[in-house]
Amino acid sequence: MGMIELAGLTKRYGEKMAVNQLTFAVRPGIVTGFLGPNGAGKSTTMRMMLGLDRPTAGDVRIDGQHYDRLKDPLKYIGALLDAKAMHGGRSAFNHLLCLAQSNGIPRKRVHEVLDTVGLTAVARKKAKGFSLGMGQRLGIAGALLGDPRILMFDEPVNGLDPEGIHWIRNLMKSLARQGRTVFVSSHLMSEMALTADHLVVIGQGRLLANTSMADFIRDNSRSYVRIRTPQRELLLDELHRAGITVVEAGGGALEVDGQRPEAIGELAARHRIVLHELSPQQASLEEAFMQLTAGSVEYHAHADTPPADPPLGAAPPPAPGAGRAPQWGADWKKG
Ligand SMILES: Nc1ncnc2c1ncn2[C@@H]1O[C@H](COP(=O)(O)OP(=O)(O)OP(=O)(O)O)[C@@H](O)[C@H]1O
Repeated sequence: MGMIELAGLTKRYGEKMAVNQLTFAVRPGIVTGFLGPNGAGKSTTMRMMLGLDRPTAGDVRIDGQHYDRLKDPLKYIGALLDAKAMHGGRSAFNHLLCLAQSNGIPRKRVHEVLDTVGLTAVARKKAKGFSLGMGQRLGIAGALLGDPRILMFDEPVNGLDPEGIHWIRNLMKSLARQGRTVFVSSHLMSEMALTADHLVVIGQGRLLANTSMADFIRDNSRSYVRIRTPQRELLLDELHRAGITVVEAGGGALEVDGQRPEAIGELAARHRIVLHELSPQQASLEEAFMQLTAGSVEYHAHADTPPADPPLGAAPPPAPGAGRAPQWGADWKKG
């Protein structure tokens, strides 16, 4: 129960392939993150999943059925797409009551969801006066109203303060723990890393990755040691003699995988080699995501920057070869 299956899902707007042959499944009991840069096609995919947009080709099935064939769709899927659409002249309570009444949901459920999202105290206030965070909570209350097996959230943390973000994260996790299917989109890897158990990545409408979060982290959180020394040749010789593989990392720095900084420092000391830097480093997941989607970002901040370059301030790109684990997603990069 609560399985979503996309098969060859495609949406074309004129010449633009907004969604291109997406095939993947979203399973119950976990949070599945739907990650992609702006314009990747996340919202379009979600709208098709909810039967709000008609696919050009392919289809989406929910427990084997098309959305428009579902009986009581609100009890099957709850979605938060565009929170701003919720704001209106009605009170939060009346907004939810209308939604409940037109879907055969009992009035007491309105009180329950208002309580869940923490809006009970302002339930009689007009929703158009709500802050972004309150509007988001009201949208989520609407999604929860039918007590659905499946929940879908499109960029739910956008524009929220840290407390609101924390609250939404915990809510999604607890919904998944209850056995529900939770599908949430974001353009931030860091956000997904904190929330999602499984990761589906798209770029320019195409599937770039479909992997567990644990595998993604394991494959991408490479740790290494960065070294700077004025006695570069000497150190390279000694590392080589000790059977330690070293990579030139640009800017005069050297990088070593699979060694503790202590070992390198002691080796240098034994040979009286001066070190100017000896620092443990951790490759960021954000970096891995940017590499994965580099070929598919629509608008680059600097058109003259080669797409595979990390932004200023990011760690330098890994040097080719040198016994390093292959960068995750390298195969997916588009030419
Ligand atoms: N109704 C439409 N008509 C024409 N093009 C559209 C339409 N809707 C979306 N697109 C285009 O399809 C592509 C995917 O858009 P979509 O909104 O699904 O991306 P997204 O991943 O949700 O991005 P964002 O995070 O910026 O919302 C974009 O290039 C967008 O301009």
